[in-house]
Amino acid sequence: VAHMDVDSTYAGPVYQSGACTAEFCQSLMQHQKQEKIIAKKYAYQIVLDMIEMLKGSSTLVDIEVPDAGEVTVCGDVHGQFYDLLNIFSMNGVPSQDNPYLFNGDFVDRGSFSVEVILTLFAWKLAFPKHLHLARGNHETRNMNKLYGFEGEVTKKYDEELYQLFCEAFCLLPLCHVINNQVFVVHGGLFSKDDVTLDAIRKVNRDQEPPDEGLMTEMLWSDPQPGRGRQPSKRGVGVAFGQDVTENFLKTNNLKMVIRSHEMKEEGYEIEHSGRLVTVFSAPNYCDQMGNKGAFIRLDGKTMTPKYTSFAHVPHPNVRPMQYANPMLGQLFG
Ligand SMILES: O=C(O)c1nn[nH]c1-c1ccccc1
Ligand SMILES: [Mn+2]
Ligand SMILES: [Mn+2]
Repeated sequence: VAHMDVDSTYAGPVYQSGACTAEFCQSLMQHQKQEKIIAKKYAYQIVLDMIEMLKGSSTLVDIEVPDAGEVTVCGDVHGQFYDLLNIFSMNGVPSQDNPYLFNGDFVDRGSFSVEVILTLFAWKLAFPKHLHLARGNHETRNMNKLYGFEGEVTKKYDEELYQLFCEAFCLLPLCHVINNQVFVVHGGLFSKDDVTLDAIRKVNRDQEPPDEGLMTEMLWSDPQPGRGRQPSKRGVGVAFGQDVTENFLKTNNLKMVIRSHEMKEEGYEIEHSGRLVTVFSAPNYCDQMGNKGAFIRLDGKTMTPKYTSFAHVPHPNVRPMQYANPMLGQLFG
């Protein structure tokens, strides 16, 4: 990266490796909002710095929210950069006093995935302990090839930067526990009973998700009404009932599961008699579903969830899946 030059006419934000600030993040968001991209050198540096930071992370990350504090949990963003800016305008930008957890599926589908992921990485570099990121099933090579992120990075920057994003995605945590009470994961729970947090901590996350096992189930599973388990309609992961949620919570002395991975009309849905909540933060998904997005604020003292649903905002005229591989688009329609 040292050998990369920045064009003399470049007037955009200047990233200082190892010294990322809220001011840089604000200027990055404003620059990208105008459909401009930051210099390739800085995009590389942000992702390389993210890789170094995530090497020190873990498969399960414990988050502590002080009694007087709150944390905001967001679900799928899917490249909807202008809706992400709207979340920050409604709920404030990340800071030590305003921590966030984004629960996977940052990219793919929406055609501003590069802007979303560089913004989230920059905020995490600015506030490592107050901006938390979990891996979704769309932070994977297979999905990025099909659903647009690989094409978008390659077009806006280059293939080598995409490979660096893949490295960073493999280092993202797979789940979080907030104040030892709330388990947050992108997909959901397991095909086995009595899975402990320690067993989860031991999972090797630095890989593409295998065909089965705890890692794949955390990224792909879905809750189902009623009890028991069924094979997932997605062909990966498992559909799990309220008894499975209750077994997991009891085994680990937890209060609640928050997960994402499924679109909801109001942006969130309370399931399994309140022991599990789905939160989805991509309103009017794919520019056509008409759904609302939502985020959840949890207070540090009681971990009581407060839900905010929100509508989509206008975005530049670039349709979803603009950068998906056209041949594959015909395959999947
Ligand atoms: O792209 C999505 O809507 C999505 N979000 N999480 N999982 C998916 C998905 C999974 C398999 C096939 C298509 C989409
Ligand atoms: Mn998703
Ligand atoms: Mn998903």
